[in-house]
Amino acid sequence: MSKQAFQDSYPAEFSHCYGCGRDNPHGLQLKSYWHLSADKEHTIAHFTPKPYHTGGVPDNAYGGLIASLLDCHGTASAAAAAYKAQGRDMGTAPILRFVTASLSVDFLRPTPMENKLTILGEVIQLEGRKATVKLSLSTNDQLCATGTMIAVALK
Ligand SMILES: CCCCCCCC/C=C\CCCCCCCC(=O)SCCNC(=O)CCNC(=O)[C@H](O)C(C)(C)COP(=O)(O)OP(=O)(O)OC[C@H]1O[C@@H](n2cnc3c(N)ncnc32)[C@H](O)[C@@H]1OP(=O)(O)O
Repeated sequence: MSKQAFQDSYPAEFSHCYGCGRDNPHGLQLKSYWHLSADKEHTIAHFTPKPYHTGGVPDNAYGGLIASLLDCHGTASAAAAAYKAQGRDMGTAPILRFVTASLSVDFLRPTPMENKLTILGEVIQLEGRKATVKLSLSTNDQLCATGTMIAVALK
């Protein structure tokens, strides 16, 4: 299985995303990978917040940051799963790219700032152009947020 980040397979014109574009120096530059855990194929990404990613109090991460991380990991996971379902390597033509149609986030507890965050994704359904992705964000083995995304492949 490729160790290349999903986002590193995006063509240059799709690499300016605030959340995951490798060519956006002001962005989060999130990178997502396949990850086998408990016999399930998940996707995984890590992110360590910077002090300026805080919310109302310095100890905790901004909720919009958490939503952004789930957002970019979710669309990348949808694309990876769609390529896999077609038996193709990511980035091969024709290009498959997903955008977020809907994203719901449940913030379960404050997310501490000082540790690496782990974002997991699982594509639970691929149907036509639509992917449903279950998402979570945790740190120190504590689940801080969960999300559900509907991602739609661009025509
Ligand atoms: C920033 C803009 C991106 C531009 C594209 C550049 C390419 C990027 C690629 C790679 C770079 C990586 C970037 C990662 C980005 C991170 C994630 C984001 O932040 S994305 C930005 C926020 N999202 C949007 O701006 C989408 C805005 N919405 C739309 O463009 C359309 O509404 C779209 C494409 C989502 C659907 O429009 P339709 O006309 O193509 O298709 P229809 O027929 O409406 O939907 C297709 C299926 O999806 C369902 N669907 C659509 N919206 C749904 C919803 N909200 N909830 C549930 N299902 C929905 C429909 O019911 C339909 O399902 P049935 O085939 O009938 O079963």
